[in-house]
Amino acid sequence: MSDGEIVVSGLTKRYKTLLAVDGLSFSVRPGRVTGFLGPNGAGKTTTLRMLLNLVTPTSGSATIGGSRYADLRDPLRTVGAVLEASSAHKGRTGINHLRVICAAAGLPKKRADEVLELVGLTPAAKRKFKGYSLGMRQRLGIAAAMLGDPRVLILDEPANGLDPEGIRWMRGLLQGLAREGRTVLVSSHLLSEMELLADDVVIIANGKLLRQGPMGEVVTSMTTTAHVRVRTPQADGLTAALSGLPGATITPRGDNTLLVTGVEAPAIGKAALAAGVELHELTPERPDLEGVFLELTAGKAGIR
Ligand SMILES: Nc1ncnc2c1ncn2[C@@H]1O[C@H](COP(=O)(O)OP(=O)(O)OP(=O)(O)O)[C@@H](O)[C@H]1O
Repeated sequence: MSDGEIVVSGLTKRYKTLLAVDGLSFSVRPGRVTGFLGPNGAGKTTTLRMLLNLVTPTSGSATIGGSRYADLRDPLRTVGAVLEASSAHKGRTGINHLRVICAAAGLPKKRADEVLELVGLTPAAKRKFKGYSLGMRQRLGIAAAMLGDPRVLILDEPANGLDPEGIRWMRGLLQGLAREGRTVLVSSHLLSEMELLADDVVIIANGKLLRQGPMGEVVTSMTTTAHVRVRTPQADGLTAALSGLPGATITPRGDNTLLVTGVEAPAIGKAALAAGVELHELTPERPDLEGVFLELTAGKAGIR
């Protein structure tokens, strides 16, 4: 049985003169939630659509468990996808919407009840779709994606339209599904949410890969934004003392504050002590995902 790994290799999509996706390669492991991040127009949706055989690549390949989507023997039982807020027949109830899909896909009717329960929509099962909020539509979309009990879940911006409680619920659901061994790939521009949700991260801009790897490693690998904040009433004295340390870069920030990169806090404290400089603050500040993302994608966002 395939392990549900997603492998994207040299994937490229050209629309006339625009390279929406440009030689993109990355992999997504089972048993983990992977965040797929990039600024607007980066190529996330186009990539996911190529994975699902909804857009034909110009070149390169995208496989799920070693097969292209088009070659999967039983796609509904292998991959569940939510690409945009679910649409359904407006006058149909949530449960009937799911039962129709079950009937068409040859799945037992009881799966409709099970997945509604999974996404917490059982109380709204008999309400008509037109009365569903955006958040409820997102939940229904996930329910539909889970009908075939797939090993791989692909979601494009699933947190859109959810309130904070809904976002927390979604996080629990997706992390739980990953813990069961499923592959969960989630695109988003909600960085703070991604940092709480994802184990691994793939960051793209202008259709190209910028970084991939475990969330913690990607964040800490961006050492250029890691710095130590130092506050001292003797800024000149400290600057002189630190200038002797190899690799130290000092940026005055006003208000008696210096940002120091290239040296760790203990070395700064030691140099200050030796020079008789008084310190009021010595704080190592690591970049968060937001800092990494902004640094990586600087100038690459926006309409192309
Ligand atoms: N069918 C198409 N024809 C022409 N250009 C397209 C088409 N689909 C997407 N594009 C362009 O390809 C680029 C990538 O779009 P895509 O929707 O994949 O980005 P995205 O990362 O999902 O962005 P967003 O976060 O805004 O949804 C954009 O410049 C977009 O305008």
